[in-house]
Amino acid sequence: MTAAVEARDVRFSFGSTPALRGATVTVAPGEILAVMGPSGSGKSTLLHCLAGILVPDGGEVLVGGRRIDDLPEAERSALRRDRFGFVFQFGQLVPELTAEENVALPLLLGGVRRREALTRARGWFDRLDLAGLEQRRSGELSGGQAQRVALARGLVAEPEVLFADEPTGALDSLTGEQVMDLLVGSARERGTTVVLVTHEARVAAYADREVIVRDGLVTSLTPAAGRP
Ligand SMILES: Nc1ncnc2c1ncn2[C@@H]1O[C@H](COP(=O)(O)OP(=O)(O)OP(=O)(O)O)[C@@H](O)[C@H]1O
Repeated sequence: MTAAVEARDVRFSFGSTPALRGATVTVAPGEILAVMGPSGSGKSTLLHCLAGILVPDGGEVLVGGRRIDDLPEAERSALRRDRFGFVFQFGQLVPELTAEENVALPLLLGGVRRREALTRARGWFDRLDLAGLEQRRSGELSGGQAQRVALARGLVAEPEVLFADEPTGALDSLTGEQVMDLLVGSARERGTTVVLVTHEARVAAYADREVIVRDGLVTSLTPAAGRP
C-alpha cells in the first residue's frame, strides 16, 4: 500500500545544529501516528519536513508516493493548502477574525466563495461543541474553546493529512482529552491520516502507533500505550 506520507533518511540542520540525522518514518493512509521523544530531539522538525514546510538537506519526503521535497515552494505551498491541515500548540487563531472566519480561512484561501466557506465553517461548531461561539474573537474564548476552533480550521477543508504539533500542550488534562477525543473522532470518521507530535504518553495513547525520535533519528517503533 502506498504511504500517505513518508520520510526516507531525512536530514536537516539549523545552521550547525543537526535536528534530523537520517529520520525514516512511514504513515499509512488513515493511520494516526504519534511522534514522541524528549525535548529538542527533532519531533517538530520531522513534522515540518513531512508537511513540506521545511526542505530537508538530504533524504526524501513523499506524499501519496510522490516526492515533494524537490518541488518549488509555490507547489509545496499549494500542496499544504489543498491536501494538509494543521493544528499547533497555541491554536494560532487570527485575533482580528471571528471564530467562524478563522475556521473558514483555509476554504477562503483555497478559492471557496465567502458565503459557502462560512456555511461550511459553521457546520463544525455543533460538531465540536462550540455552538454559539461563532462570532467571538480568539481573545473571548477559553483555551480549550480556541483549540477546538483551531481543530475545526485544521479539518474544514477535509485534508488528507492532519499535522498536529502538541495540540493539547497548552491545555489542562481534561480539556486536552476533550480535544483529543474530537480530533481522533473526526479523523476516524473521514479516514484522515494524522501525524501527532506529543511528549505526553496519555495523548500518544490515542494513536494507532507511536514512534520515538531521539537525537534526530526515529529510534523505536512500539504499539501505542493502552492498546493491545
Ligand atoms: N529555528 C531554529 N533555529 C535553530 N535551531 C533550532 C530551531 N528550531 C529547532 N532547533 C533545534 O533543532 C533541534 C530539534 O528541535 P525540534 O523543535 O525539532 O525538537 P522537538 O523534539 O520538537 O522539541 P520540543 O519537544 O521541545 O518541542 C533542537 O536542538 C533545537 O534546539
